[in-house]
This record gives sequence, structure tokens and C-alpha cells, in this order.
Amino acid sequence: MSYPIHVEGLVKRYGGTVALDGVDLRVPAGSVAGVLGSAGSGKTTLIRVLSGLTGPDAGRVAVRRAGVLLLDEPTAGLGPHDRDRRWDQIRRTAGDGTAVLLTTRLPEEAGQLADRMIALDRGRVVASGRAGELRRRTGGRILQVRATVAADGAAVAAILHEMTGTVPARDDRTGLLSVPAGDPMLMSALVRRLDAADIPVDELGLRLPSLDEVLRSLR
Ligand SMILES: Nc1ncnc2c1ncn2[C@@H]1O[C@H](COP(=O)(O)OP(=O)(O)OP(=O)(O)O)[C@@H](O)[C@H]1O
Repeated sequence: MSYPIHVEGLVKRYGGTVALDGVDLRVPAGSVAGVLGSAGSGKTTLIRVLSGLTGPDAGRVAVRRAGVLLLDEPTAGLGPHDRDRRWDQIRRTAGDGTAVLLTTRLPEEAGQLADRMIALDRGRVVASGRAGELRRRTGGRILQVRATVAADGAAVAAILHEMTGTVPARDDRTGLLSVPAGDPMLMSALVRRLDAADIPVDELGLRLPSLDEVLRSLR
């Protein structure tokens, strides 16, 4: 199979900065590849090399002239309505047989659009695979909870640790404790435990992981 976008061992340096450090990726026709990374991870540099704006320092880069779409953070700055329209356009374009590669800082965007995901961290591919696999590996939702009385924080952390096997992260500013909520019954089980221990909480919920949390779990 030949790929409309095919990159092997791509290295790009700016002076002493290694912006891309041995990137491998292949994008089949009719699919979306999502490159997920934070500021400075090398996303824009990758788009610039793929589009021929700048040359690689090492490696092999092959990009077909037709049937390829390269998008650098295509929904940055858009409101929810325009973002949804842009997502639909991108899905339609891939549905017509185009190989789409897009960069994003939003794990949710990569999860929504991408067939395959590539996580980029300081110029290196730290994870790649089917978007569904990566979503499973990153554990879905994060549970967060805060004790009403600060002195109860340690007891809540100990309960979370015991229930999940993970030491919860604590935000020093807000006092919120968070752990990956792999088990869908975790929240209700936690409420029972807190009730039995007579510990009041003033915040309890599930949220999507941040980009940093996703990247940390993939590293
Ligand atoms: N023209 C340049 N000259 C020197 N260094 C550069 C240049 N372009 C990028 N870099 C450096 O290369 C690294 C990767 O930058 P790049 O812009 O590709 O990241 P990015 O993931 O697109 O970030 P952002 O999300 O902020 O756009 C960074 O350390 C950046 O400072």
C-alpha cells in the first residue's frame, strides 16, 4: 500500500533546537490523522515540512500533490458552532478519499475526528495508534472531589487511593483531588464511602482529561 502522506525518521532543527526528532507517520487515503501536542511540541514545523515550506534535515518525506489536506490547528479560536461545521467539513473531505493530517492541542478534537492519533512531545512521537485505543489508554474521564473541610483532604485522598490504586493528584490552589475514573461505578461508590465516613464534600464530578494529563499518561 502506498500512502499519500509518508514520513520516516524526519528530523528538523532550528539552530540548537530540535523541533522534530525522528518522526515516523503514514496517513492512508480517506482517513484523518490527528497530531496532538502542546505549544512548542513541533506541530507547526511538521505542517511546514509536509507542505514543502521548509526542508527536513534528515529523513524521508513523501507527500502526494493531490488528495492530501494539511491543517494546522484548524479550529483554534472558533466558537462551538463554527467548530462543529469545520469538523463536518473535515469528515466529509476524508470521506471523499482525501488523506487529512491535522494538528490540535485538544484531546477531544483528536478523539472526535481522527482515525489515527499521533501524540507529539518536544518533537518526538510519544504514542501513536488508533484514536479509540489511545482514548482507552488515557482512561476516559477524570474524577475530581474536594472536601468541605480542608483537614478532611488527607482522608479523602486515602479513600481514593484505596479505591483506585492510584495516588490522587492534588491541586494546591483549589484543594481539588483528581484520579482517572476508569470504573463507571467509581463516583457512586465514592459517595457511599464518604457518607459512611461522615465526610462532607463541596465539589464532586467527572471531567475530560486536559492535554497535559493525556500526554503524561502516554509518556
Ligand atoms: N523559525 C524558527 N526558528 C527557531 N526556532 C523555531 C522556529 N520555529 C519553531 N521553532 C522552535 O521549534 C520548536 C517547535 O515549534 P513549533 O512551532 O513547531 O511547535 P508547535 O507545536 O506548532 O507550537 P504552537 O502550538 O505554539 O504553534 C519550538 O521549540 C520552537 O521554539
